Amino acid sequence: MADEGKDNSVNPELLAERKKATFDVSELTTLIDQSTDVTEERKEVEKFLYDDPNIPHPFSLLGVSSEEYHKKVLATAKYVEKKISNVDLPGQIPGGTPYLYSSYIRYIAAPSESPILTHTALFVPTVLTQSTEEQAANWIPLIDNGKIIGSYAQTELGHGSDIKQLETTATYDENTEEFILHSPTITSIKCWPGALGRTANFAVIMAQLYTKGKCYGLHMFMVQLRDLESHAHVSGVKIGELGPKMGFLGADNGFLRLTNVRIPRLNMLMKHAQVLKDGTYVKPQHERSSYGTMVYIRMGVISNASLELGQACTIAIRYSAIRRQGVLTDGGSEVKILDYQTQQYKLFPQVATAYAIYFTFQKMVKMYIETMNNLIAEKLNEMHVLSCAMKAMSSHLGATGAEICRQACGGLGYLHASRIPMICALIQASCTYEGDNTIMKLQTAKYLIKSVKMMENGENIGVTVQYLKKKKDKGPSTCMTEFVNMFDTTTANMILEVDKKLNNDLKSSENEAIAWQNNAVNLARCSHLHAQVFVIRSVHEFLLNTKLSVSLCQVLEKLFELLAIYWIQDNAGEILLYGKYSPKKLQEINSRIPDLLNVLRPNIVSLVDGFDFCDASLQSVIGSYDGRVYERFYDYLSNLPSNKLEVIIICICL
Ligand SMILES: Cc1cc2nc3c(=O)[nH]c(=O)nc-3n(C[C@H](O)[C@H](O)[C@H](O)COP(=O)(O)OP(=O)(O)OC[C@H]3O[C@@H](n4cnc5c(N)ncnc54)[C@H](O)[C@@H]3O)c2cc1C
Repeated sequence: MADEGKDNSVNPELLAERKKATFDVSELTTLIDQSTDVTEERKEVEKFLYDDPNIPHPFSLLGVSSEEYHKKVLATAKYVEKKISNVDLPGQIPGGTPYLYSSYIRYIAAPSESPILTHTALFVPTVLTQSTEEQAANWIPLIDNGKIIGSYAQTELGHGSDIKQLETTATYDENTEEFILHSPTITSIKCWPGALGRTANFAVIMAQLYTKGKCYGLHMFMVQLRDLESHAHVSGVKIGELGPKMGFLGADNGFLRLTNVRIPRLNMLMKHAQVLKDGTYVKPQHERSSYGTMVYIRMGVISNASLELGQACTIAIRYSAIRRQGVLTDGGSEVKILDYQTQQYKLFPQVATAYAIYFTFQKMVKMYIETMNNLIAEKLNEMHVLSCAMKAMSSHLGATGAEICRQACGGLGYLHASRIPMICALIQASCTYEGDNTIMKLQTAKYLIKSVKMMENGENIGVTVQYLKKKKDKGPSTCMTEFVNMFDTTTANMILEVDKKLNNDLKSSENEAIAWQNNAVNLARCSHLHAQVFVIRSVHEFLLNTKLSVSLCQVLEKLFELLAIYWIQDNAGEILLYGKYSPKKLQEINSRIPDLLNVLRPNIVSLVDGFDFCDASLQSVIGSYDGRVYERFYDYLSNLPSNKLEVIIICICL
């Protein structure tokens, strides 16, 4: 059962916590799902998937060999795909693949560890958005019926962040009307693509296109790697897996070396750029035609970071509501660790971060749909930059937040059985993949500096950088407007200062890149603040514009006030230096923390319940809905395969 023991045998400590809540949890869940219908549909999908004994319990995978792990998670992933494709579930795209942004994707059986994650999240969207209709008609049926399982191969051993330097070549041969794909050096070996190690039989490969002796830069090619029936390597393909890594145990990341592999001309993804039969290159109409796909994929990272952080918070808060440690008075009863102010200040801001980023993500989805419907170059560029800044900030805060949750659970948080180490490993990886966070921030900074120039020239600037016009704080009216102003003015002034320094350096440096280098730390910091401004503004607007009951609105207001203060503390240096706020002002703001923690304390268990993660999705012995931490932990120990052996063989040999 998904929520075993949900209605009975709940630990009385948690029952009491839930009774203290001042708002209706289901209203909060509806905000995430966006309608009660979706909540119902999601629950249907959960029941459909998790009440199935053919889906193995994750603990049965602990400690198995990498081959066995891959075999089991692949079998499960295929089973789930097949099961989904046989019924008409809501929120699907063709082929039974759950739509990336459907509100219940987070509940689908351990997707981030599936060898076909890259297929679903990268390969399929790329094929769908970068192919011509004719190409899609060829490939999509094979993808739909599970014949083609794909990887997305961009990164090489020698280059990841600086993709312009990728070395893999795709050279057009007019005589045979084929491209020849080749990895000319060891550093050109594709390295990291998911599903490549053992699973994929096709990959979208990013390679430098050569035709008529001229290089036209990076383009995408659909390349078969393994036989569709026997799974044998295609001639010229050397392929394998990367070995043990921190997380993504089942994701099957691999390497690939291509030696003069020939593919038909029409295997170049030609929706935008094309190579004609005679080798003539036709450039894309829009230079940034693949931005839409990149934005879409990065938004997936943002939503995952917030929901995975939400999972870590759910586990840590429930555990902290049960766990007792230490006494405050001689002979007094042991204290719930959730009642320690330090524990609250570790965890409550993480709950706030998870909700704030998720609600901001929902706003971004609307902006994205609008942008894609009206394809205006500047808007697409702004959306692209926003997705870079938000991706970097969300994955960074998700990773640091999950680590805080891990430490908040003491020793048990370090065990895989708590699930938090795996959550940490998953979010940490997202700081690197889909664009290393530093690179994302530096890209964002370029846009910020360009916006300053545009503003100075009297040109219109994007909606996400309007705060640049606000060098002075106009004064508070409510707590949240005060914080929005504080972030606006601090960020605007910091960007203007960095721009000034950059301009001076540009005049004195031998080249532009060196001037940017001299300011890179501050430029990256501006990007982080730019994303935080967007989130603080978004949650403020969310509270103003969403129809909420008074009771929920009051709790969310306090939650986001706490978040703003937490971020103000984090940016105190910039706020004093660039925002020109006084230390006294910061002191006054900090003094509000204890009151906020007290107001949130009775609601915090219900706040994490609001995410509505079912036990089967949390996969945690210490974080389940019923709060039976110690009983479940003892069961887990008793059922560990190694503990079932009466005598450990190795001990007899010693
Ligand atoms: C779990 C996981 C899954 C992945 N899946 C895929 C996949 O499916 N397909 C795929 O193609 N790739 C995949 N990747 C690869 C990933 O996209 C790259 O690792 C990433 O782009 C970083 O490139 P790199 O590893 O070469 O690091 P590098 O680019 O070498 O970066 C190393 C360090 O140098 C810094 N640095 C680099 N350049 C600069 C600069 N100009 N200025 C300042 N600092 C700089 C970076 O910030 C970083 O700290 C995956 C990676 C991981 C971890």
